[in-house]
Amino acid sequence: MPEPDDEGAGQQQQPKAGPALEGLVVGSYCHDVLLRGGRVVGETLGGAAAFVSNVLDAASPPEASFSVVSKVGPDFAYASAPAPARHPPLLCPARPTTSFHARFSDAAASAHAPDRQLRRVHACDPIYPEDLPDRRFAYGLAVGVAGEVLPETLERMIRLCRAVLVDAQALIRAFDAEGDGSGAAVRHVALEGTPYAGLLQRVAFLKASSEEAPYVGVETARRRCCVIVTEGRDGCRLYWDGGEARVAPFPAVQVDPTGAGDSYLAGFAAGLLWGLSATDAALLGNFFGAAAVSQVGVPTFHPKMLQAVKRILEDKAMPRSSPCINGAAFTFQRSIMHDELHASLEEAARLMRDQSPPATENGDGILLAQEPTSPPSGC
Ligand SMILES: Nc1ncnc2c1ncn2[C@@H]1O[C@H](COP(=O)(O)OP(=O)(O)OP(=O)(O)O)[C@@H](O)[C@H]1O
Ligand SMILES: O[C@H]1[C@H](O)[C@@H](O)[C@H](O)[C@@H](O)[C@H]1O
Repeated sequence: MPEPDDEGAGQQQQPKAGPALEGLVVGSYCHDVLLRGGRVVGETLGGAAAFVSNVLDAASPPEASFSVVSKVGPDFAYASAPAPARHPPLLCPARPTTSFHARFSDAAASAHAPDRQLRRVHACDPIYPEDLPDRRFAYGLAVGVAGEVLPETLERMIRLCRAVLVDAQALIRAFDAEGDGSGAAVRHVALEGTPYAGLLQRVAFLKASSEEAPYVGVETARRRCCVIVTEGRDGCRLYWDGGEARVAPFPAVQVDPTGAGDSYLAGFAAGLLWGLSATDAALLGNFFGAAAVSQVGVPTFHPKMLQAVKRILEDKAMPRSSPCINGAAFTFQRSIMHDELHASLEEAARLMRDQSPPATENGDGILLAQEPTSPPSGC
């Protein structure tokens, strides 16, 4: 596992230590326009940083905090939404807010096929290394959506943060602009051919969706860091050097898949903060991924559900005096209480579903209604 780097190696002034369990989230908020059959069916706040902040605010242990470095333009429409209001973005006066058009197909998506075609319509400024606060963090989340986390920015994150978790979408997206004003099609490039590849061995966790995994090259990447592949309604798999684990999903009625991966990564990070092993923390990732797909845009969590989750974590998690994100090494294997943790979280998920109005095919902004998934037993 990566050792925290001494920034400047004694030549420059050392960044000051921040609060013991402070995190650093880097990636821009954006505008998401959701289209189905050529019709706009939703306009929402997006950007991995928005989904991530939403989950970290909800599920981090009480002593943990985090800062967000995000950029938006003067047209940003969601400054008073909960996540940006609590974690305000940097304003770029000369650039519009990053925006995406997501075209959903009417065909039901499989867990491994793209469920939507994305176009990047506007791109705000990148996030530069000097935009990051000059202090040390317990952990960092690199969660770009439009190439805004530059290689040099990721490198500075690695220097500032004890453990860095990266969403592959921040590293492998390429944008092919078309002259007709409809924006740039989003495609993927092989991670190995990017300047980010050389940084992988200093990253703790790299998360990719099953669509992105072939571009990451799981077998090569797992020798450098722990790789997590999310598999939509099938849950996720973790691959580390010398082991792997499958982690069962939670049932969900999917109405909008946007932000599932982001919410997963934040849930996973929160699990580590509570002192869980990586495979157990992945349960919390699956839990928040399932919660994200059950609502359009950045989800609102029912307070009773959140109380239940916190009670479970207080009860089940390791003493946080030595949370693994703050320690020298991570534990990857599932613990003996893994299945019990899954069952308790499933109860909490039921609380959320019982409080939500039933999804209807023609309801407001419903995009992709699916049958609830039953988690396969065992891992
Ligand atoms: N239909 C579903 N039912 C239950 N859980 C789901 C469903 N879809 C996603 N999840 C949960 O969310 C996690 C992330 O989903 P997914 O693999 O689709 O990520 P993604 O493709 O990166 O998402 P996005 O790009 O839409 O944010 C999954 O590993 C799973 O735990
Ligand atoms: O808001 C969404 C979300 O953050 C997704 O994870 C990302 O894939 C999209 O590009 C973005 O528009």
